[in-house]
Amino acid sequence: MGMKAPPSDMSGLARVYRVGVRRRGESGCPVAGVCGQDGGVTSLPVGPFRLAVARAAAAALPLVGSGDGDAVDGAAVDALRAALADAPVDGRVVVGEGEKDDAPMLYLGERFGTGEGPAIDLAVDPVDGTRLAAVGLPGAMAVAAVAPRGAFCDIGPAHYLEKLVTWWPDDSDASSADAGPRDILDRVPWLVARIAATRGGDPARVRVAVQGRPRNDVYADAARAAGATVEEFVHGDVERSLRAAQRRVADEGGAGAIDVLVGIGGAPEGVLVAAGVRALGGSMRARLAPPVLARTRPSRGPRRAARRHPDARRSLLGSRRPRPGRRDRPRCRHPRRRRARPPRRWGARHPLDGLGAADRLDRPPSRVPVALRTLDLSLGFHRDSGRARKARG
Ligand SMILES: O=P(O)(O)OC[C@H]1O[C@](O)(COP(=O)(O)O)[C@@H](O)[C@@H]1O
Repeated sequence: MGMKAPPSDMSGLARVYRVGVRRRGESGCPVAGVCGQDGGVTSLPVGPFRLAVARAAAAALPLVGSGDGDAVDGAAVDALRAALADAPVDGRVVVGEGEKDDAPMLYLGERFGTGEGPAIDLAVDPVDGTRLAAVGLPGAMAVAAVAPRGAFCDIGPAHYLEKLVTWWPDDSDASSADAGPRDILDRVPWLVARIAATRGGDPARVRVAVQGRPRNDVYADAARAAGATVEEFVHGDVERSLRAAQRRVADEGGAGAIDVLVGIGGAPEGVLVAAGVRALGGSMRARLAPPVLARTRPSRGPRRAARRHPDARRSLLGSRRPRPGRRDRPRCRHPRRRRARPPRRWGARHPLDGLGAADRLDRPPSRVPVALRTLDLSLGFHRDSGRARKARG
């Protein structure tokens, strides 16, 4: 496979390293996660993880633009695994990303390190935005977060998460009269109005990023109806979420600024983002989404835009895995039969509404104890409620 020169903008990959070392936020926790379960700060050896993530990014770099996503992922995973082998910890991988994508990965439960030293858990995505990197587009990053054993939220079998990330503080647990709606979808116009008020009342100056998937159309519509500028993207919600979490970036305005990221995206990525939000500041709400929402192709907007990009034609746009048996099914060429197939719509106000109980990992958003889950994730700690565990089975 022919190799292309890496694009000049490698800021996505480089940023990985900075995320791993940054110290900010009220309790001064680095992303590498040294918060104890009680919220106190314990000391973990952060250096080896910083190095491992930097090595993963460096190993993937020569393959950027190669068109081979598996090679990008594979190189990053190998480098990460080799670098972690000597870490002076008793390490365990608790959040990976490969299962969702059938990609080269560090597997869940994989142990690493010398076995001596503190017991720690690792959440990792060797490359988020593999296909972006494969076709030489910016926005991909290697990212990892570590925390003491048992501290991360247990996402169980979930692949998808409904999430909202913003630099706007979330006061919903305070007794503030203006805490805003708890529901993620309802919160979009509320946030747009609040942020717009700080910018001369012009909602068009509020930028909302939504991953372009049919399941996310409802969030994009809500943001547009509120007057916000919507940026639809194809891949890489970690990088965009971390941008949305940082007020400084939002205040800079310009093309890179994002105020809010909202929609249903990867659950492992969501845990990593939660750790990032914890360290960088900002706020996050999230709720597990049912697997029935998985594997939808990019919605028409970004797909059309991406088609215009010569490198993006195939690798970026196809669904990650063909649905079982799909290719074997004979294609219907009869025009009337084709027309008769109704367009796939969720039909309800919210993509999680109207699903059968068996598909659901959660209750409809209006009745769900959102704050509980939100708190679990935004702290990056495992504080699963009995109700949540029951809902997951
Ligand atoms: O493409 P899907 O199945 O809708 O999943 C969304 C997830 O995929 C990504 O776009 C890319 O993930 P990977 O490149 O790590 O496979 C994530 O940023 C996002 O959370």
